Amino acid sequence: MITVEEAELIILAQLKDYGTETVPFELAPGRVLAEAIEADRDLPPYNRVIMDGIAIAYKAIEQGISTFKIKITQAAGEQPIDINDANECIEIMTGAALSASVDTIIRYEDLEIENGTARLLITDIKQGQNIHQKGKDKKQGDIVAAANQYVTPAIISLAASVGKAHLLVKKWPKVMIISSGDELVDVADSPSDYQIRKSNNYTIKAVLKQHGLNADMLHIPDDPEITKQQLQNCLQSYDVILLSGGISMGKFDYIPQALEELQVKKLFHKVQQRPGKPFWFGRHDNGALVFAFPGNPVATFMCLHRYFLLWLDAVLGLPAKAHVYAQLAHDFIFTPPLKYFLQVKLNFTKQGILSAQPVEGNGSGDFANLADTDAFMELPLERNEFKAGEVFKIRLFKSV
Ligand SMILES: Nc1nc2c(c(=O)[nH]1)N[C@H]1C(S)=C(S)[C@@H](COP(=O)(O)OP(=O)(O)OC[C@H]3O[C@@H](n4cnc5c(N)ncnc54)[C@H](O)[C@@H]3O)O[C@H]1N2
Ligand code: MOO
Ligand SMILES: [Mg+2]
Repeated sequence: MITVEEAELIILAQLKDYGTETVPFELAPGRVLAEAIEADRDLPPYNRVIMDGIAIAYKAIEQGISTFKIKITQAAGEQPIDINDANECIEIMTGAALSASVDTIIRYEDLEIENGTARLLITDIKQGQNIHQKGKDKKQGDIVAAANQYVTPAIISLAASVGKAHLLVKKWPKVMIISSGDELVDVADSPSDYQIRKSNNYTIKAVLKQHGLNADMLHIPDDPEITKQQLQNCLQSYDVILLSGGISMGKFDYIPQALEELQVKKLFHKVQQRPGKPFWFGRHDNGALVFAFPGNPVATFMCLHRYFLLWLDAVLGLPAKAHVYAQLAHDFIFTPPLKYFLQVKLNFTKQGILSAQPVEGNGSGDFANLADTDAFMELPLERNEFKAGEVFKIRLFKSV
């Protein structure tokens, strides 16, 4: 059986470019940028006034002038107006472009204005004060947002500012989510005493949606022929198939055999981990990938986050996420020779330490406790005892 790290390497060796598309920039939040955004002109594009007040030439201060005749009032959006004499000033508003004849702004709070004359109430004045210099933030042609990152609201504001009405973004792979099992009924149906409602497939869909990806869903009954037929159809039309259930040792776990009969090469089956030991991963001759997650809800949930989202980030060209570490709040013992993904609830202590409280559950079928869980803590395979205060890597799936 392979280790978690070996499984990760095998999955990350299966990267493919799914192409790019151009979208109106307003529809781009949550997509991944496939191009760098450049400044079409300097930022700011002119010497921008940052306080309402008056604009003067600083040489007037050097000459000892302290009252100024207001030549005109200039609003933001108006063409800059020159003064002709150091005794003059322009009454000017935040956001206005400064003319070359003035270089210093005095705020209204530091002035007394009467009969068209502004008198200074302060003496400490610095040349260039209250001006956001042209090109101070970025020069024309500078990159304001690099490729290979999610389009955030901040990036939307930059795109708008530099006139990028359309953005080139990465295409998502086409993903089909498949549930299987005759014990599963639809959400709107009333299950018999021996049935349950489907949930894993909705969880997967919701997680993908959080990452901007809209996936399709399909349910397959426990029938070998139908299983094979449906899988064959999906392998032709989708880049990735995410299955949950039907891959362990049960008599009706038809998925692995059906996949192999359909020329989906098994790249691994079973990983030294809990939950999720029966995880199956393979690739069809045509390049379609199959992540077949173990049906127990916590196993599906963990494998989706730990493996599929890692693969998705890599496919989209996103930089690897920095590792996050937390301190175990209680002693914990786990003896099987498997890497344990411990469900934990996180909180910051008064000392600013991220503390991880194990969430006591009833195994990987207990999805009720997932709602109380913030992250999985990865406990090293080679150890059995984990002490309170020790620090281990965690994978967040909720923000804290
Ligand atoms: N003899 C052995 N039996 C099992 C082993 C083993 O090593 N030897 N491994 C166990 C582990 S660990 C897991 S995890 C499960 C994986 O089973 P399958 O992937 O075959 O999944 P199913 O048998 O179809 O279902 C398992 C469990 O999950 C529920 N399930 C499935 N799909 C959904 C869904 N879409 N929504 C909600 N719940 C779902 C299903 O009803 C079962 O209760 O195998 C163990 N057995
Ligand atoms: O993978 Mo199973 O989830 O250990 O129950
Ligand atoms: Mg099974």
